[in-house]
Amino acid sequence: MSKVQDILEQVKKRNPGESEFHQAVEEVLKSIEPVLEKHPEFIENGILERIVEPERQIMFRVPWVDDNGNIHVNRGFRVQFNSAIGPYKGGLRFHPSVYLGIIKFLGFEQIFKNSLTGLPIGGGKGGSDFDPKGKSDAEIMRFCQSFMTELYRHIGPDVDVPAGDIGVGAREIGYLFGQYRRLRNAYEAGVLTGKGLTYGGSLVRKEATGFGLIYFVREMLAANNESLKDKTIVISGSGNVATYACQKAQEYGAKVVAMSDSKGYIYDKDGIKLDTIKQIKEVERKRISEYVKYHPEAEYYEGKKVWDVKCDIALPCATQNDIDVDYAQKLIDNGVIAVGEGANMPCTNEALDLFLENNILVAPAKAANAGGVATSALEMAQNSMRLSWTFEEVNKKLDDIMVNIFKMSDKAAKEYGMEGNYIAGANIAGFLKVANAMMAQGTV
Ligand SMILES: NC(=O)C1=CN([C@@H]2O[C@H](COP(=O)(O)OP(=O)(O)OC[C@H]3O[C@@H](n4cnc5c(N)ncnc54)[C@H](OP(=O)(O)O)[C@@H]3O)[C@@H](O)[C@H]2O)C=CC1
Ligand SMILES: O=C(O)CCC(=O)C(=O)O
Repeated sequence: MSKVQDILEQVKKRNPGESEFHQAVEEVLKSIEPVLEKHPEFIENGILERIVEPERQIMFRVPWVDDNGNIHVNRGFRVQFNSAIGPYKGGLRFHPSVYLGIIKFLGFEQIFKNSLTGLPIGGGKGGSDFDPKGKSDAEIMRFCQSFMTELYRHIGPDVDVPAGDIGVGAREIGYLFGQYRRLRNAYEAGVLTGKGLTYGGSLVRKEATGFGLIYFVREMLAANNESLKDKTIVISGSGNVATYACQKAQEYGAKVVAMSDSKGYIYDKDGIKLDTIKQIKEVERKRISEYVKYHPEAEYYEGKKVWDVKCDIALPCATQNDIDVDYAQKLIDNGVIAVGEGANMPCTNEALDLFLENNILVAPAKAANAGGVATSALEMAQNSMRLSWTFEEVNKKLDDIMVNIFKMSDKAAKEYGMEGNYIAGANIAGFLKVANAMMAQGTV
């Protein structure tokens, strides 16, 4: 049995029932096999055994009271995966599907993503099985306060810096920050990112993941003599990442014809009117089906996935395992040329293999959605300096970071004989930096 196979078996045995975590580990380990052949010292120094085991996993009770006085108990998580190159960094997800395996897959991916940004941030992730949908602002606040009442003792600007993810946006970060500040009796702005602009937030953080995705896709297309101009795009999701990916893609002259939420998708053959999406999702917090009330010429498909729609470029920006092998085949049959992963692990490993076999360009999540966490690190830098950069300054830094991530992924793929396979390239480049740092720091 190869070393990688051996480690995968161990991971499955030690983390039973955590299929998303197994999937994420398998994807990374398989693509770094050529690196291990060239660098047996990584195996000799137990880098693989250590990198798949979180440094610390915290699980806690989150009791809260709803508006009718009923008591609820949710489960909170923070997985501090790897701090070899910087403090743990990664978002918080509030969604009923959250369990330890989801947080572990996200924390594991975050190690390599954060490494690719070139900034000094380690990997971590957290969240809760709390469902923010349908809750009042006061309920959200009480939940966030209870969550932070335990979490605060485990985090800090040089220890672990959470941010948003699914179900956690500016409102939740605000409540979490308020409670942290109160418990610590100190203004440690750099303890959370994605903050509001009046209390230490960075311009462009809101837009960063979506914008960064499009910058990466732009680079990938250019390297393959293509561009975004006049391309038809389909996006899954209509949250933070999806919205700003749509905005930037439209700015580059692409036509986005479909977007979705967990209930269904809308198709607007003339192109999605993004102001309407923002109004429905950011202001009213309603379902995407509302779109057709504003634009009766558009169509709504309940219970269906956007991947039924013909497109040149597919941008999965909702959640994990959104594109399985059947949807991948459908996209290929419909003439897709590129897939840009805005969400974390939105394609199954079989779907990714099928895309590569068919020469479809794939911008892998760890690289393509790294603009969010990179801008979080820029927010931390501004907090440390007690300065704020302009929108243009942050946006330029974000663009430069995404160009660099593309170059690193491209170069690593070429160096290891897998030209055009940016999935392997990103995994290899992300892994090498962390593995070398772990080697230099001894067995810890
Ligand atoms: N925010 C960020 O900066 C970053 C986010 N990501 C990743 O991007 C993805 C989207 O995150 P973000 O935009 O922040 O989250 P949001 O909560 O803002 O939006 C999530 C979107 O995805 C849909 N969605 C969520 N879960 C499901 C599900 N189980 N099935 C179908 N649709 C679903 C939601 O629909 P509905 O409202 O109906 O649930 C919503 O449209 C996630 O994978 C996240 O990990 C990656 C890097 C950074
Ligand atoms: O901004 C951050 O710290 C985290 C973003 C995130 O959760 C992610 O990259 O998946």
